[in-house]
Amino acid sequence: MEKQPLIQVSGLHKKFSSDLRRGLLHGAQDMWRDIVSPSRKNPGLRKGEFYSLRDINMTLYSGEILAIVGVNGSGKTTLMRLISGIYNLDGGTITSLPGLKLTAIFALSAGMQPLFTGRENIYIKGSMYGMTLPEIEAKVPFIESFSELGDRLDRPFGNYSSGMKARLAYSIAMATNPDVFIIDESLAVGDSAFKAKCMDNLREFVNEPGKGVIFITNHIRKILKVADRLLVLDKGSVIHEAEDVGAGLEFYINNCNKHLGAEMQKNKLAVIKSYEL
Ligand SMILES: Nc1ncnc2c1ncn2[C@@H]1O[C@H](COP(=O)(O)OP(=O)(O)OP(=O)(O)O)[C@@H](O)[C@H]1O
Repeated sequence: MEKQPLIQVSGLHKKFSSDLRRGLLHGAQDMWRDIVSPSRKNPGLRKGEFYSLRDINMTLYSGEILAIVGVNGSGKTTLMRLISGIYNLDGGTITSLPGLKLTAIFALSAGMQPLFTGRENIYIKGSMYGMTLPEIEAKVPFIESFSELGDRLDRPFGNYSSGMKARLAYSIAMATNPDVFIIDESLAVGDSAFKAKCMDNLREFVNEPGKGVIFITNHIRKILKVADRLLVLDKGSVIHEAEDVGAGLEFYINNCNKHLGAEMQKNKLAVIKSYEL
């Protein structure tokens, strides 16, 4: 059966300015250009600008967990923010299936109020995700049960450990019932039992028709456990794409992780081999 594309990215570019003041000026110029002559093309690089992403082509298909790896600063978060509509594109296109609902977790505390309890934050964050009050109320039992926070749900969010924040953030995001779920390193801090539960939950999630996950992490074991496909980003470009996730990770470690030193590279490759056995 042919795979159904949920999100298609083609020829995507994103540039930033390395100088904050100049960046603000360019932003104002871009806004003015969009108002007075929206058909005019985005200019190339101006003074102080650099490409954070260049000519990115990728597709997320229904039924898959797509992992994206890359060293710090390679452009992973920028790409996810563009797909989520948080940033404007400087070139290229992003096409989604009509009506597609996307939920992303970028930072565990984003939008959460530290003085309010976890339970109160369910309402705050849920409404930020666009849920109505009855929808949130209907999902509270799921969030209580999935997060396993028990009576800690009634303590101030600001006092939560990072693992507790991960439990609440993941459970609220899942309660939005998205079609595409983007997770940017947010599960790095949960304990291993919760991480394993999330991995199983993601697999169940993509088994439903029309669902897909984009997963950003550099955690090799997690990728090997859940990913169906792998993209390697380097210096703002996709340099490798693999359906054989183990082989893709080997490429990544051999080509992008030289700074780790030979011993560390060897250890990482051994982890991959042990999964392949
Ligand atoms: N708002 C911004 N203004 C200027 N530069 C930015 C901005 N956001 C990101 N960048 C730059 O774009 C590049 C890619 O950053 P990005 O956060 O996407 O990388 P990443 O792969 O997610 O890194 P990490 O693994 O460290 O999270 C970096 O050089 C970063 O400094």
